[in-house]
Amino acid sequence: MTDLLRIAVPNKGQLSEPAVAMLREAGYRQRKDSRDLVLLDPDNGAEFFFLRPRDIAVYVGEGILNVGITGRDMLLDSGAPVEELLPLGFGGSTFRFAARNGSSMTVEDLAGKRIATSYEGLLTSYLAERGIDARVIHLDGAVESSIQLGVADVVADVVSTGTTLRQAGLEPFGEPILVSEAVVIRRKGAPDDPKVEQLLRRLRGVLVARDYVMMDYDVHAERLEEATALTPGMEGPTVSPLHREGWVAVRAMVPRRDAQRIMDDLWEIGARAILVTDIYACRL
Ligand SMILES: Nc1ncnc2c1ncn2[C@@H]1O[C@H](COP(=O)(O)OP(=O)(O)OP(=O)(O)O)[C@@H](O)[C@H]1O
Ligand SMILES: O=P(O)(O)OC[C@H]1O[C@H](OP(=O)(O)OP(=O)(O)O)[C@H](O)[C@@H]1O
Ligand SMILES: [Mg+2]
Repeated sequence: MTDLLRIAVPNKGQLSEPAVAMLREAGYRQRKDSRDLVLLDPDNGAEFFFLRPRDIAVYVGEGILNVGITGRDMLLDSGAPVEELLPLGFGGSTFRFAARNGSSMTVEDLAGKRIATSYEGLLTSYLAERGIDARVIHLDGAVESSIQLGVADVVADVVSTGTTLRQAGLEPFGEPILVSEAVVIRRKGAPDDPKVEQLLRRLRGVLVARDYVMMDYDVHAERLEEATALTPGMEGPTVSPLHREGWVAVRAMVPRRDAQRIMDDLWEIGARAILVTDIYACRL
């Protein structure tokens, strides 16, 4: 049992469901009851610990758990000795300053202001790096209300769609302090571990299966160069002979978002029987 990979997964919040969905797609057993705190997956040599996203960097930094999934903003805020291994493409957000609509604040106006945030570590290091002397007010959540309620002049908070800011009558200003998404983390300087490598390969496989589709088509051999320029694939497309004089069959992975345009372009150069299928799983 000692060589199980111990993985921290957010138990609540914005990252919890997408993290669980991704692990499930990668073939791991996942909890069915959102109150489960630990889940053993002996077939895959893994044990999952469901923890608050904010605490995950602490457990991983202490070396208690091998790897974890959390937000880049949370890992930097924690100051824990952890490093990012793989961005996961969900939980995307920016960490930004905001103030009342029409206040036309800039970063130069921050000195002497009260700034409310749940990410005190991120904010204080930003201010310290720029030598800005401001008062940091730590709040646990719903930070956007603090200006209306008179406890702060400015907020530094997570912005995704911007809806929460708008509803609170606030507008962002300045460049984003940080661009964040969900990431896999491990303790800084941890030795290479084949079990971690296997987890990352599985997760990369999920990312590719989400972002790419498989495209098959038939084309006249004379147009093959043009066709393969449209579908270069990962390491070059597979080209097989067709039981029809002068024609070949081609198979290549293409980015999902470009699939329809590529099909149109292939049609224009005479390709036919163009098929697109989902990739269920892969290792590249
Ligand atoms: N609206 C959002 N869209 C996408 N990602 C978000 C959003 N809000 C937060 N995040 C990201 O999700 C991660 C965890 O934030 P979350 O809000 O779930 O935790 P929390 O605020 O500690 O928990 P809770 O909101 O349950 O108190 C952070 O990395 C953050 O950047
Ligand atoms: O830009 P938006 O799409 O509106 O999303 C951003 C909001 O989402 C998160 O709030 P959450 O629901 O986690 O509540 P919290 O403030 O209590 O953390 C975050 O803290 C922002 O308030
Ligand atoms: Mg939140």
